[in-house]
Amino acid sequence: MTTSSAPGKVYLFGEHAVVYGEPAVPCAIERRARVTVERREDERLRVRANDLTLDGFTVTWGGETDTRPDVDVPAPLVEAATGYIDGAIAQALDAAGEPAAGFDVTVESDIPLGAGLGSSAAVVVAGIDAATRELGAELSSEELADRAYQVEYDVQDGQASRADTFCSAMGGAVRVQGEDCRRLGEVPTLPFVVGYDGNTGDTGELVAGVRELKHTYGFAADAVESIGDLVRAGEAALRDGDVEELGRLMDFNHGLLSALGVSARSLDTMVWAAREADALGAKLTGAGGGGCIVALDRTEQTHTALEYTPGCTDAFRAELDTEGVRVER
Ligand SMILES: Nc1ncnc2c1ncn2[C@@H]1O[C@H](COP(=O)(O)OP(=O)(O)OP(=O)(O)O)[C@@H](O)[C@H]1O
Ligand SMILES: C[C@@](O)(CCO)CC(=O)[O-]
Ligand SMILES: [Mg+2]
Repeated sequence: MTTSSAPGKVYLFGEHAVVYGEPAVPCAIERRARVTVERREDERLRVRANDLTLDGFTVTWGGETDTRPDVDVPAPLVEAATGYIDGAIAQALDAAGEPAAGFDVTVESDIPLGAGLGSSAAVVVAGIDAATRELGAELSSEELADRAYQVEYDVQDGQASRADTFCSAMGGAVRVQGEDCRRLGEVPTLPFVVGYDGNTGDTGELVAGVRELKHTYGFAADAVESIGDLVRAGEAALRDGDVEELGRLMDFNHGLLSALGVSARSLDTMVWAAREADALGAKLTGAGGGGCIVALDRTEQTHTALEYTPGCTDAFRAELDTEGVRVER
């Protein structure tokens, strides 16, 4: 039996535009998905999934006798969850050079699901690591990130960046542009506060929506490029340790994401609550459509304001996690 864990993330800036080759800066946060993998006698997969926002469910599928999942929860939820786990196991089998093997998989996660904090990347990265180790092999963090990206790419219908998976595998603050993925060395202390509306957004659908807008309107394509420009300005601010400037750029980034149609009333409400509480800046994080915002605030004011904001179901401080994927036992 092997357990590995990997962190979720917030985007300081650059989500969505990163899918089209612009740079992005995601930062790993101290909220993890833990995946436990145990080899089975047969070739089936049995998954027990538990999440903050889910009561949990168990599903068994695959093998020679029966390929249909056997479950008691709504089909879309199962398809979503099985896609990531299936992909992670397939990558591990390939990495270990094993043609087939069955596993019992348990997922425990403190990352709200589908909320912009990279739960999918964390589950995939931890899943590949645990399953590969269970098969007696071991991958570098870079190889893990690469294989996890392949899984996100498939599940998101060929529209994914390497940002979430690289960040989850490596930890810390990272910069991703196309295939160029690197960890940022020294970054100033980033006082992240997260607000969560209890909702989810479908990453694949939201990415497809931006792609459509970009094809239809030149100015939507310009907005995507502008996000790239502000990320480059943000990199300079990071080097200078200018946290106030980072905040202003986050505000700008939210405006552009909103123009690209990926915000939501609940996200805008939390962003404005943070701004009115004198946060240095605030924006949605991840795919959007519902889920989380991230603000920068050295004081307790944003946290308190979010706790009293209608529609915000959870507010918490998020510390940068400098550690990426790790084996737990
Ligand atoms: N605890 C979990 N157990 C099983 N599957 C999970 C768990 N957490 C996440 N997942 C998988 O990840 C999917 C959510 O991924 P999605 O990319 O839509 O959102 P996210 O990664 O949380 O946010 P974003 O990509 O915007 O940062 C779920 O539908 C499920 O398939
Ligand atoms: C929206 C997106 O940019 C981030 C989702 O967390 C999609 C991706 O990078 O694959
Ligand atoms: Mg995701």
